[in-house]
Amino acid sequence: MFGVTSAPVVPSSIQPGPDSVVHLLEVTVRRGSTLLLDRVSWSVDADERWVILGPNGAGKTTLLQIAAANLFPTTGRVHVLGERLGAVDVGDIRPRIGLSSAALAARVAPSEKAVDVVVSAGWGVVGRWREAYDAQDFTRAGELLSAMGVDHLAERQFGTLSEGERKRVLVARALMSDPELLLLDEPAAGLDLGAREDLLARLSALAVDPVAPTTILVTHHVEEIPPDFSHVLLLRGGRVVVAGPIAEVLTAQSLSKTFGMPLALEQRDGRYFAWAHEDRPA
Ligand SMILES: Nc1ncnc2c1ncn2[C@@H]1O[C@H](COP(=O)(O)OP(=O)(O)OP(=O)(O)O)[C@@H](O)[C@H]1O
Repeated sequence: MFGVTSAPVVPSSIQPGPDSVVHLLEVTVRRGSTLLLDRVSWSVDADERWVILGPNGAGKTTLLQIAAANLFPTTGRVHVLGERLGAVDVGDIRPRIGLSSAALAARVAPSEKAVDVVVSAGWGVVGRWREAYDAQDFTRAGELLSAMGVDHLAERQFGTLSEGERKRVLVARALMSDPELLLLDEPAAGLDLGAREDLLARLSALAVDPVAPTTILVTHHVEEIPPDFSHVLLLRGGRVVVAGPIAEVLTAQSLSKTFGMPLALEQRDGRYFAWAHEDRPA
């Protein structure tokens, strides 16, 4: 009828389900003429542990920032922890999310003590000021530092820690508020082999912990996928190449498409290894 508008009918399959933690429908992020994300649809359920994998500039951090409720899409619909972005105060959602990223690390004052970097997450602030913390807060911060193997560094200044030690302190911080959703942006970047393997073992232990939060981890490297992570989303040029259970969708073919070159892929003991295929054109 002329002049009458009605809301589009949305089939139930594209609505977030009861266990949905992150749900994106046809999400586009545009800056000027650049499409950072191009019609991304994706659903993460509570018991899943996801890896977002793709080359430099694929849009991985942009996607993670949407899941963190730090960024709104240009078009499309986003639900995080059951709330629709744009329809609720993001200040209600963010305390339920733990985030570790290089951008956050850059905001920590070098003089801040490691334990304060962790405990201040309880107030959602970076850097202790005059917030009131009780003994329980410090006990929990100590336990989390211990779980990440850096409790002996609790009193050390953040700026004096090695890259690997900082990453582990930041993961402890991300867990401090007992989040329902844990977001880790390149947690293993810049780590030496031993530190990387140690961190992956800790993340793997978290992945199988039934009370651990839903986790999404961003990386460039299949070697950095912790064992026991369940799902992967491959991203290239802002578009999803494929998304689903790792065992089903992470193949030499999908990886080659994602990185735009022929790649071989091997799986051993729950880990993945990739290298340029010998048929690679000169
Ligand atoms: N404000 C902006 N204006 C224009 N382009 C932008 C803007 N912000 C980001 N981009 C571009 O969007 C693309 C996606 O950026 P994003 O940081 O999400 O990629 P990424 O996959 O995390 O990359 P990397 O692996 O290199 O960290 C990049 O090409 C980046 O240059």
